[in-house]
Amino acid sequence: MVYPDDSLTLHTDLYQINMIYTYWQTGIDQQPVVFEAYFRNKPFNNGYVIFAGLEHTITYLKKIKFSASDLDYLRSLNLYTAAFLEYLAQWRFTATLRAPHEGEVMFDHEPLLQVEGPLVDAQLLETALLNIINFQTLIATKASRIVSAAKGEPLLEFGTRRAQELDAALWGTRAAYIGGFNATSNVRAGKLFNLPVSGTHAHALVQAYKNDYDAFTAYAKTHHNVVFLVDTFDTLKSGVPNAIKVAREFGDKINFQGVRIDSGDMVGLSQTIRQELDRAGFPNAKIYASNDLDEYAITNLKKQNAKIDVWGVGTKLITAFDQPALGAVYKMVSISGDNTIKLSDDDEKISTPGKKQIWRTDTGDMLTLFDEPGVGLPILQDIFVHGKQIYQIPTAQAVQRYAKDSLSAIPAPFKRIDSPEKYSVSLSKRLIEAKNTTIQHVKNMIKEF
Ligand SMILES: Nc1ncnc2c1ncn2[C@@H]1O[C@H](COP(=O)(O)OP(=O)(O)OP(=O)(O)O)[C@@H](O)[C@H]1O
Ligand SMILES: O=P(O)(O)OC[C@H]1O[C@H](OP(=O)(O)OP(=O)(O)O)[C@H](O)[C@@H]1O
Ligand SMILES: O=C(O)c1cccnc1
Repeated sequence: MVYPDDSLTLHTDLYQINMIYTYWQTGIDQQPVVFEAYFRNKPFNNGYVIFAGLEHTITYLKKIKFSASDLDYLRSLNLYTAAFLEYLAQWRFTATLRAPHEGEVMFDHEPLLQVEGPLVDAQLLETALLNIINFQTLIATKASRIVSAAKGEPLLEFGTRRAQELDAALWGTRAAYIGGFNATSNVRAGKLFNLPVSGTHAHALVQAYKNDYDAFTAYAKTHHNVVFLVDTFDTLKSGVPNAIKVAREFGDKINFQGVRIDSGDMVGLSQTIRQELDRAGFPNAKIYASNDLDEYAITNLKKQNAKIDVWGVGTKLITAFDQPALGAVYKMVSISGDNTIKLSDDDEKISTPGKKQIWRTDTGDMLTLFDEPGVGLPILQDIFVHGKQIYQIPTAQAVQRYAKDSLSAIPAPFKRIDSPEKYSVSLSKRLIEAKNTTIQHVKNMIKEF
C-alpha cells in the first residue's frame, strides 16, 4: 500500500503513542522534560565514535506531524479516542534539540542528542532518533577504523548490495564518507548528498564478451579513466596481460588507471601485477583490491607488503559486520525542573541525571550540569530551538573535514584500532552531587512506599 501523505511520524514504537495517550489523559503531556541519548560501550573495542546522523535527524524533525493517513491508521487500531486523534492532528514539534556537530569525536556516556521540551514531543521521537544515530554513528566509526588501517590510501565504498535494505545503503554510505571514505559506488547517494561516485566494472562485463581482451577493448572504446577487473578467468595468465595489451593499444585515448583484483592471494598477486605493470611502462597504474576487506584484512595485507593502492570495501563496512548495533539509549534526565534517574542493580546502567553539557579540554572531556560554567569547548549546540531549526546543515564535504579535524585533536593512543587507551570522561563535582542526591531521593521514595 502506498499512501501519498505517508510520513515518518509513525516510525516509532507503539508504546510511545500509548504512553503519550496516558500523559494526555492525565494532563502531563506538556510537562517540560529533558531526554538524552548516549551509549555505554564503544563499538568494535574502538577508543571513540564518530557522531553521525544529524542531517537525517534534522530532515526527520522538519517534516514531523501526523498526516491524514497516519491518523486514519491510528483510528483503525481502536486504541484511542477521537479526541486524542484530534490532539495528535494538532500536535507540532516545539522542542529544543541539542547535538554535537555531525562528525564530532564522541565517547561513551556523553549525550549525543538532548531533547528539551514538552513530554509528548520527547517521548514520540525516541525510536526514530535512536534508529538514525545508532546506525550512522556505528558506520561512521567503522569507516574511521578502516581509514586508519589504510593509512591515507584511497577507500571506495562498495557496500550497497549487501546493506540491510535501501535506507541503510544510502545513509550508511554517507556515514562512511563522514568517517573518511573517498567515494561511493552508490549513484543515488552521490546525487542526494553530493558525494564523489566511483567504480570499475564487474565480472559480468568479461563474461558478456567471453574473454578479457574483447571485454577490455569494448570498455576502452566507450570509457575514459579505465580500471580493468582482471580476475574473471585467470588473473596472471589472461587478465593482466590483456589489460596491458589493451592499455598499450589505446594509449592516451583511455587514460588507463589500473586494474582491480577481487579474489586469490592478494599479496602474491598484487606484487606480481605491480612488477608486470612497471615492466610494461605503467608505473602510475594503480592496483585496486576488493573482497571482504575490513580494517583487519587491510592491516594484514599491508603487513605482508601487498602492493595495493586503492581499497574497495563493502559488506564488512556497511553491515558493521563484527558489531551490528550501537547500543545508544535515550533516557529522561529531568522533568519539571527535577532531576530524574533510571536505577539498576548494574551500576553501569544507572543513568546520570540532569540536563548536561560536555566540555572538551586537552586532558579529556568533562560532563557538567548544563548551566554550570565549564572549561574548554562546549560540544552540545542548539540544532532546533522551540521547534525552529537554527542550525544549517553543512555539506558532506564539510562534515567529513570536521570529523578529520576533530579526530586529529585527539592524541594517537586513544585512536589505535587495537587496544586503544581509555579517554578520560569525568563528571563535575556538581553533577556527582546531583547524581548522589537523586539516587538518595529515589531510595527514600522507595522506603516510604
Ligand atoms: N595473502 C593474503 N593474506 C591475507 N588475507 C588475504 C590474502 N589474500 C586474500 N586475502 C583475503 O582473504 C579473504 C578470503 O579470500 P577467499 O580466498 O575466500 O576469496 P577467493 O576464494 O579468492 O574469492 P571469492 O570466493 O570471492 O571468489 C578475503 O577477505 C581476501 O581479501
Ligand atoms: O567484498 P565486499 O567488501 O562486500 O565488496 C563488494 C563486493 O561486491 C562485488 O562482488 P560480487 O557481489 O560480485 O560478489 P563476489 O564476492 O563474488 O565478488 C565486488 O567484486 C566486491 O567483492
Ligand atoms: O565499482 C566497483 O568496482 C564495484 C562496485 C560495487 C561493488 N563492487 C565493486
